[in-house]
Amino acid sequence: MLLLISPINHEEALESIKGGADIVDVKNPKEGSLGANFPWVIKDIRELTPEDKLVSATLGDVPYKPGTVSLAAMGAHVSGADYIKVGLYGTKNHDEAVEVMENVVKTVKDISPDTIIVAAGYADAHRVGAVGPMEIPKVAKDAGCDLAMLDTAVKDGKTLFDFLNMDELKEFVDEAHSYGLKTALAGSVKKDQLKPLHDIGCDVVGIRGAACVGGDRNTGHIHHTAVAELKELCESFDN
Ligand SMILES: O=C[C@H](O)COP(=O)(O)O
Repeated sequence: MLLLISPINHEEALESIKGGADIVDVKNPKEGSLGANFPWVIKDIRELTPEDKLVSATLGDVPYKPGTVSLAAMGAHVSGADYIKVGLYGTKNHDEAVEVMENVVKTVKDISPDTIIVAAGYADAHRVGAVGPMEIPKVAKDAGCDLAMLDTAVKDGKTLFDFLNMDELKEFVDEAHSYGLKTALAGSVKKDQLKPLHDIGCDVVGIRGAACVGGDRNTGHIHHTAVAELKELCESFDN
């Protein structure tokens, strides 16, 4: 299981890399759960990250505006992102979500077929009126994405597991795998929750809070020792 860590700036990206993150996920928590950061931050982090490591960029908790989101996807691509995450926040159902994602796929894959496109839904979608979490694997498949992901929309201390039980999470992973897609799971995941995610076949775990000093994604800062501990655990399951 790969470890995706979400830094907000140059210093946190260096800490993430030093700790052994597999994917460096540029984010701006001030703008929401999957808040987008600025092009120059993504470019800087791509430049400081070793070439063999993926840099991810999130486009934000996006509205149902396929044109706007496609243009944002182009911005992430030209800034150097290898992995583009789209938070399906304003899309209320399968068809709206597919319309956004297929245009992102077209925008990016026409010029860069190897860039990884991630359809990210929310385990607590009902709290914000977004497309339901169990619909995300089919959305990702129908739109031609590479990964189906879940996070939480509201960062209020509740975790992924407060909204979906292990059977539901396994169903999510199994359905995505049956379409040939990879999966990523996130949402205030703590270190003792890594093993259950690994055991259901999750491909990528996404973390910010648990990689921060004090465990707070907003007031804390990512520290390499916390990242290294998470990385060591992920590796121990695979051995
Ligand atoms: O993509 C993953 C997120 O950054 C997870 O953040 P969190 O662990 O603070 O919920």
